[in-house]
Amino acid sequence: MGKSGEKEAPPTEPPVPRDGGGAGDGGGDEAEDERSFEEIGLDPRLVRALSKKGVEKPTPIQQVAIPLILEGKDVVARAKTGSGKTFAYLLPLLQKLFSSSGSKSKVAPSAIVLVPTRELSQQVRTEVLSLIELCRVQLKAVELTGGADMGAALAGSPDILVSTPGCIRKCLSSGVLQPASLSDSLEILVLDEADLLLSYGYEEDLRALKAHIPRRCQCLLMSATSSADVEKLKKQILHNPFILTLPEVGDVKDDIIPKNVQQFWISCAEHDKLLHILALLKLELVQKKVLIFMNTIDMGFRLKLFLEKFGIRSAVLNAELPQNSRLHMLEEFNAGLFDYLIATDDSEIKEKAKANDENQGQRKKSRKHAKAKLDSEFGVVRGIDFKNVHTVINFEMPPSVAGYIHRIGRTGRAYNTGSAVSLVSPKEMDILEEIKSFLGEDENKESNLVPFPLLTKNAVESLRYRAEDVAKSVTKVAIRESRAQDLRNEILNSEKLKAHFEANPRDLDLLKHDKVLSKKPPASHLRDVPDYLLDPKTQEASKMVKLARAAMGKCNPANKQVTKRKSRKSRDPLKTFTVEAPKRAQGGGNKVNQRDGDHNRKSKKRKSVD
Ligand SMILES: Nc1ncnc2c1ncn2[C@@H]1O[C@H](COP(=O)(O)OP(=O)(O)OP(=O)(O)O)[C@@H](O)[C@H]1O
Repeated sequence: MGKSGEKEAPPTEPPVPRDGGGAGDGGGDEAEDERSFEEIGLDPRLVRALSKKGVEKPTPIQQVAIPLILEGKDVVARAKTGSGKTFAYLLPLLQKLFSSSGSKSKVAPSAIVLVPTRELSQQVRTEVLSLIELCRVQLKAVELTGGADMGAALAGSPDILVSTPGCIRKCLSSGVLQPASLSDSLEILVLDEADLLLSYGYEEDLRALKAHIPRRCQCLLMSATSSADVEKLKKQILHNPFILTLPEVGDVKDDIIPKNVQQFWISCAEHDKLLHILALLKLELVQKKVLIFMNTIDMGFRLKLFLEKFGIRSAVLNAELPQNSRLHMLEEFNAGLFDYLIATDDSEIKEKAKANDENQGQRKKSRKHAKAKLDSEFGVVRGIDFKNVHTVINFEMPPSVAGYIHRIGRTGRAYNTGSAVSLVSPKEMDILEEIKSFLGEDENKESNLVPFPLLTKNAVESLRYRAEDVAKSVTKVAIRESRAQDLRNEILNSEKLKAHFEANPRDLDLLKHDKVLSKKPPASHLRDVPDYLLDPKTQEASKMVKLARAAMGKCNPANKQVTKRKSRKSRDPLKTFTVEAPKRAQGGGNKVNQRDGDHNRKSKKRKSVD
């Protein structure tokens, strides 16, 4: 493990969930199998803080990772997107610092969390700050962003540093962070979204940092996928770690398909996509909040302007915007200040689409390709925890299966459920077929990706005239002007945001990003859909969606999930994964049966945590 005094110790028994007596598939009472945060050894202050956040019970990756980390083990956690990896490392990290804080005067941080992007760095720091505040403990966490103020950020000796490897290296080489002090103080290093760290070009930076990581430092590596990059990092930085992983390495599908997401598609002509999305949103046939994916920024603004005319406000999140604006937009959306976010990642997607077209034949042959591509796609949204997104809409299909999986993984996170609706034009049928085949559809098997049942032809046609009329008014010039105007606004705002947030880090409601860009307000006949336009089936569907929303507001998402999870017990990757004990301890990196805790006897055996 790299921690002095532990090297020769016998392997610590991994945490053993209470045995419900079943074999792990079907039948047994799940409640009995699940351990609470208290039972896995979490500090009561953290348990109370989580409860205030509505988090009542640990996800499976947390059940296993937290006790191991508390014991000081190096851990590699590979769990699918949305499975709760952030708390899996953050909670024990904080708990360890609770007891060590104030023990000696340090000039460098005790814990460093490395992430690949600034968005993620801010997301993690916000989570840390909120836990510290709720626990009422004296810990200081800062985010290093690489600007001229790095020295100021490090003044006052923060306990926790969240940053990218590039920034840390800059600090070390400029002397803002003294290498010797770091070696002296560092107790925990986390590599979050590790699968992206190398693909984002941080290899050199990590190598530079490695020289200053003391041997006793506990290292944790979190990743949504297993890849050659993750393996490389594991070998470079960690020491004989416990490996917590999802079912069957190589079983690509089980590994990455979000199981809490119902998947639908709607067939429509390319030129009817605006009409269809209008029907979905205006007739309230999908649950809010909604994240809409496009392949180009222009198309994103086209949709924004189009929806505005019908009184539907949205914001366009894209790589072109200044970073402060992007971060603030994400915060506002997460805080529920607006319901519709359009996300684009155009240049990257275009390039990949081109490459994909060229490789299409090859791609069909290899499903593994999809998994490999997960690592490099969707930089703007990858790893971002969009809170409470109930629906993901693919206005345009992504160029690859991997892109699709990433997009739909923005909903149905942790114990929540969600839906994904894809608008598919004839020329996108190929990718739809590819996705279906990846999901495992064949003649004998029920499909996971089915036609959307709530949108009738009548409902669509009732809006056609208005939609086509408005769509014509959203010209290329209007799009270009709006896009430029939005960018100008955001650049101006970005400076204000920076200054303001330095002074008021918790203030969200400063500048709205879903502001109307068109010069005229929406006409009232477009804003309100008269009842006579709606057929009874659509009215019924809309009512159902509203009722479901009301019900969701009332019930605890964690409780709600219990029923659902029972029926999926054997397949749910949130519930089933393996633990591989350190090689020395286990005699060769064997997987551990967690259910009966008998990891010495039953090596190399898959287990069910529940
Ligand atoms: N035990 C829990 N109960 C309920 N919600 C939880 C729990 N743990 C985490 N969450 C919530 O689930 C969401 C997803 O968690 P998180 O971002 O940690 O997932 P992740 O595994 O890191 O995903 P990704 O790989 O996409 O970054 C977050 O909003 C988080 O607050």
